[in-house]
Amino acid sequence: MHNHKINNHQINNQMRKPIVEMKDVTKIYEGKVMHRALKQLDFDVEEGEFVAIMGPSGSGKTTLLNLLMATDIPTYGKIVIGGVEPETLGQNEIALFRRRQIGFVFQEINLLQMLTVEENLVLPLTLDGLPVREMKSRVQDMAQKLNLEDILERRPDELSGGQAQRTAIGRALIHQPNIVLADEPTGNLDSKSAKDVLELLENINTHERTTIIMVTHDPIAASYCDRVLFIKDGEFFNEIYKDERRQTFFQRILNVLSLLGGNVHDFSSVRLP
Ligand SMILES: Nc1ncnc2c1ncn2[C@@H]1O[C@H](COP(=O)(O)OP(=O)(O)OP(=O)(O)O)[C@@H](O)[C@H]1O
Repeated sequence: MHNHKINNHQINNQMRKPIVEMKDVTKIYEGKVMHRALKQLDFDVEEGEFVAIMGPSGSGKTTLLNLLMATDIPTYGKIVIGGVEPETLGQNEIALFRRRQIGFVFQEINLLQMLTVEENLVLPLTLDGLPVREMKSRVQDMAQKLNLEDILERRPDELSGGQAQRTAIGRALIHQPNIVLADEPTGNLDSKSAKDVLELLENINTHERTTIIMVTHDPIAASYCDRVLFIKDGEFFNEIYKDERRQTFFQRILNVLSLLGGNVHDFSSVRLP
């Protein structure tokens, strides 16, 4: 009988559990002028990771998010999310896959103005036809986690920017997705509300082990993540991991951004953390 010796590398490999696999992904927009927006992008995101994607304007971040949301498909290469290749799913399966697996948080907060905070929160669950008791308990739970308990009866026009974004995050999380995709979630917020939202995402990531992928121009926002992946002209540029205090990670992010170049206005929201 063979005695299989397992080395550290193998153990690490066995423990790794990618929830997102981008395999040599290229995206070409065909138009009057053909444009290669992503070029052989190849990376994994592990289950429970909090990853920031940064890059100058036009580097392909939105394109990448669209592929992860399965609203678009790669021209070449393969994307696997939670073991599923969305490209192979039919229309109905895709809708279901998105609703079950993924939560979205955008810079533009699209709450339904006619509904209260509570009704906005519960909306994704009504689509799944959950029993009312279960819906109520999930809303209570979410309201407590997000500190929304006192404003459940308010409508979106009666909320601060931070409260509105917290509600939007609650709505993105209430169906307990495996992955949250966030596009500049703090882009429209003042620094105090931005900090609240980032701490909230950090908390959800730490305590619920929800995987979060966040596109951001803001190095402070990125410093809340475990890893920052930098892209330039649609190509992988660099990645750095947080293995120290957030302040030091923030400095390292700034260093990579200065190497990355691009327009200074792309990263204009630099404030002291
Ligand atoms: N539908 C499209 N057709 C043709 N070209 C496109 C299309 N969408 C995006 N592009 C081009 O692809 C490149 C990447 O665009 P993308 O929107 O992904 O960049 P981005 O990093 O999100 O930029 P920003 O930070 O300004 O939002 C850009 O050069 C853009 O002009």
